[in-house]
Amino acid sequence: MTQRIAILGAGVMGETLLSAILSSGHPVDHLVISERRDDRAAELREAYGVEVTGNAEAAAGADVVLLVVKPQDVPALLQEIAGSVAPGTTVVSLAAGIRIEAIASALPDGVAIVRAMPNTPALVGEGMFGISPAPAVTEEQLAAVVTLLESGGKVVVVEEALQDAVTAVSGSGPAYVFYLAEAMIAGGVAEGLDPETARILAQQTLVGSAKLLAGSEETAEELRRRVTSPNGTTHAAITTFDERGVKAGLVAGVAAAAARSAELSAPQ
Ligand SMILES: NC(=O)C1=CN([C@@H]2O[C@H](COP(=O)(O)OP(=O)(O)OC[C@H]3O[C@@H](n4cnc5c(N)ncnc54)[C@H](O)[C@@H]3O)[C@@H](O)[C@H]2O)C=CC1
Ligand SMILES: O=C(O)[C@@H]1CCC=N1
Repeated sequence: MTQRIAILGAGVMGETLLSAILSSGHPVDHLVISERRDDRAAELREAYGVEVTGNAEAAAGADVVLLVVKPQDVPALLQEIAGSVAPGTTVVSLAAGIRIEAIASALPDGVAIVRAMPNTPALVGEGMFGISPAPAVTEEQLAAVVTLLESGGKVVVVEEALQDAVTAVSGSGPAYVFYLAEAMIAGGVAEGLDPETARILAQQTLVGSAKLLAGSEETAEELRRRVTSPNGTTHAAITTFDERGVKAGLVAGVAAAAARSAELSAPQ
């Protein structure tokens, strides 16, 4: 039986999920969205032919409810839908730092809660979702959520205690890659390339390297070694990175992101 999906909050990530779920073949008449901004709601109704209703109505009729509002808007949204979500409904929260316990305490017993950390490459169908089910979520409910989110990328299931680590690696991770791109482009320009040529060289190098890594049995370290000729150019670059503590700095950055995630998700 085709599940009825409700997307509550249709900003950037909400539209990304809407578009991905519809592209995967989910019928538009089994999907509803709610959105606080009327102009935004009208825009999406027009673009996707999707039904728009209020939060409570959308949640009441759904098998799976996706919460895609900013973390600070989650408590009010939960209050709004608490009386409408039927036991047996699956509620998936994509809000950074909002704990399963906080969602469970705001909703009726018997609601299956899943916490998910997305990332922005979901915009192009290459997202990474780290998801954590509450203990009462059944295999069947979890499998349905995995299938749903796989329309926007890859999904891994982790214990909730590891959500800070997931946030630090894949949630914030696209920013680290863009940071690397910024540095490669700046370095290329400093060597005399025009900015557009430097951008194309860096961009395609990142795309190609990512595809090579994703499609290879080799580790990242092994793939790096293959590029590195003895005493050649890559060796000169990596030696400089190591001397400047670049890898150690990145590892410390991931730790700082995880620590900040833990702070942000601490019970209030
Ligand atoms: N790891 C990452 O890089 C990303 C994480 N996220 C997560 O996804 C969530 C949504 O983020 P974005 O889509 O970027 O935010 P956004 O601000 O673009 O969209 C949120 C939407 O929710 C609507 N909204 C707020 N309160 C509402 C309510 N009570 N009822 C109905 N609609 C309401 C807003 O009008 C807005 O359109 C966040 O919680 C964020 O943590 C999103 C994008 C990337
Ligand atoms: O920077 C942040 O706090 C959020 C969480 C992961 C990505 N963006």
